Amino acid sequence: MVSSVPTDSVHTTHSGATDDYFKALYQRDVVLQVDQLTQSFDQGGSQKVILKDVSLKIYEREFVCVIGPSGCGKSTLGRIVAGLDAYPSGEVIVDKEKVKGPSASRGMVFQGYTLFPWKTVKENVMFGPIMGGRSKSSAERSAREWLDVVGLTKYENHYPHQLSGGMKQRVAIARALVNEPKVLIMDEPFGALDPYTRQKMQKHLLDLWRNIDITIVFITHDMDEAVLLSDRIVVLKANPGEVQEIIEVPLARPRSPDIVTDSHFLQLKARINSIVHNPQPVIDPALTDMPDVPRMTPLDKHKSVT
Ligand SMILES: Nc1ncnc2c1ncn2[C@@H]1O[C@H](COP(=O)(O)OP(=O)(O)OP(=O)(O)O)[C@@H](O)[C@H]1O
Repeated sequence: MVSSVPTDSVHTTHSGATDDYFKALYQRDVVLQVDQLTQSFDQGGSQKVILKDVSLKIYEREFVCVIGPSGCGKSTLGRIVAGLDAYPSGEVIVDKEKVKGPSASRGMVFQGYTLFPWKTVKENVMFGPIMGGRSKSSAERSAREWLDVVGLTKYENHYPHQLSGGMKQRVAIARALVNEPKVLIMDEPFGALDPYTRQKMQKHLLDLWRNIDITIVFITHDMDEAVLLSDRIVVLKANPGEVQEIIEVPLARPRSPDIVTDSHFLQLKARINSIVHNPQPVIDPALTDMPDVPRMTPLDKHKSVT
């Protein structure tokens, strides 16, 4: 069944099981609106269109994942919404204000650990509030509160290099949330973590999201992660990056990581997989001309090469 959601040019599918959940979701205020967004970059002397006419609406307290083939422009979209990159045409509005640069209303967590290595965990989290003009004691109070929420109180005086990958990402999340953003943009935040830590972090993030008034835009390559976390999944196609489909995830919440073996979960994942991997040109220039690798070391006479 196709929903009557105001999705502009996008196609939304629906399951009857969670009609009420989605009806209520679409009654909420739109917190992030992207209209006809186009972005191009200079590549080899000519302008290459990376995102073309991307339009979408994301509602308050929604959890949206963005997936699509490598190079389709997921990070480009995230950076624009975060206000890190300018965009030549279209409009991006967050909390009723046009995005013109970074703002405390938009937090960002990246895959690479972007903590300041010379600051302690607590000082990293205090950074935003202090930059926002808060006093040291007030920033410290908030930092401690958020470190408690992400379970890192005991590590407040540690430096980033003393933490595991999962802990660093918890600090990065606390550092973003301490500014009380309306929207949290997460670009492959768990991509570098081992599967066990990643699963723990996914559960922790869902717990945080359930208990905080925040909208999350989460960029990932991982289908399991997208289906586990999302209310809706925005599938981008490549060359140029356009919204291919927006898919509702009609799975009851709260969800635990065990849901990945549920038959509804598997059906949905298979469907999304087929949409994402629908044959389409590969645009990542690094993937187009993979060279034939010449033999680089002398052949061992005991080894056969096929
Ligand atoms: N500042 C820039 N200048 C030139 N080209 C850029 C710039 N930023 C991104 N690109 C190009 O835009 C395209 C999309 O990049 P982007 O990182 O947004 O894709 P992605 O979907 O996030 O990829 P991946 O899934 O591999 O992380 C790529 O071809 C990339 O090389």
